[in-house]
Amino acid sequence: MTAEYHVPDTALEVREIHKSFGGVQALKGVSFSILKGEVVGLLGDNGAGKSTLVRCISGVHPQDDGEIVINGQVVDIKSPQDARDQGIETVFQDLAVIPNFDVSKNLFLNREILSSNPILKFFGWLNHKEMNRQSEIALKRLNSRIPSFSEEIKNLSGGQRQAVSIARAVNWGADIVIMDEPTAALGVEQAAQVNNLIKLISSQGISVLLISHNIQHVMEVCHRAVVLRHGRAAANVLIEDITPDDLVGIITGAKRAA
Ligand SMILES: Nc1ncnc2c1ncn2[C@@H]1O[C@H](COP(=O)(O)OP(=O)(O)OP(=O)(O)O)[C@@H](O)[C@H]1O
Repeated sequence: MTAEYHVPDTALEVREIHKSFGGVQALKGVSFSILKGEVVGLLGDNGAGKSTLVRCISGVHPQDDGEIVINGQVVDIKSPQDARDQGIETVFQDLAVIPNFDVSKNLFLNREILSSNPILKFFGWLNHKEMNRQSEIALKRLNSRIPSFSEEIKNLSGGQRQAVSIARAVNWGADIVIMDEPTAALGVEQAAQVNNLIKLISSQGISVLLISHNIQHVMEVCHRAVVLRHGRAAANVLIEDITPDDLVGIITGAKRAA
């Protein structure tokens, strides 16, 4: 793991998060924190509670009990908009992109810039020029290999679509980006590009919580790993202090964290 990232402060802390669905206790008191600019891998076997935890933090399924703390303040996240207002953007597996829209329109999805002409604005006309200008800046910031902001999403590769979703999150001023298996459906080269993008946004001070089943990717991009098992945090370890085999052992329950 490259250790050059600057990680001075806590960006997000979750304290004793509990969440049940009927009789199923998906989270039984999970606590951990993420430093600014830190990439934390959220690992665990199927059903361990990863998606539920991410949904709590991103406001999709507010927790039953426990606290979410941003920059030292306890915050009330009851909806995805609340999470966004706190600087948390989530890139879900479906990416929530519209294939027939170009990159620019997807970057501004639900946050379109309206025309500055009051009459055109009244009729909902968009200010494409400004949206394109800002899209170009957003893509440049991420050294994006996307050919053009006017390219339709359906013509992009899986890795490029992932990059658009990440750019959208970053473009909206996210301090914390949550990613759900961003490389799961990608080939080797595209996955490497997404991993480089994760390292880049981390180096820009953005924190990343990364759900992944890919131990190699976790070892490559994460500073730390939090392993969930049966709704509890079974380990919270620095990547430099653990081997891939031990990490897998903790995920499967064959090993205990030191
Ligand atoms: N909406 C829901 N209704 C009922 N039970 C749920 C719901 N969402 C999750 N669960 C249950 O909560 C537990 C944790 O599920 P969760 O999806 O968070 O695990 P996960 O670690 O993300 O698994 P995977 O890696 O398979 O996606 C499981 O027992 C699951 O069946």
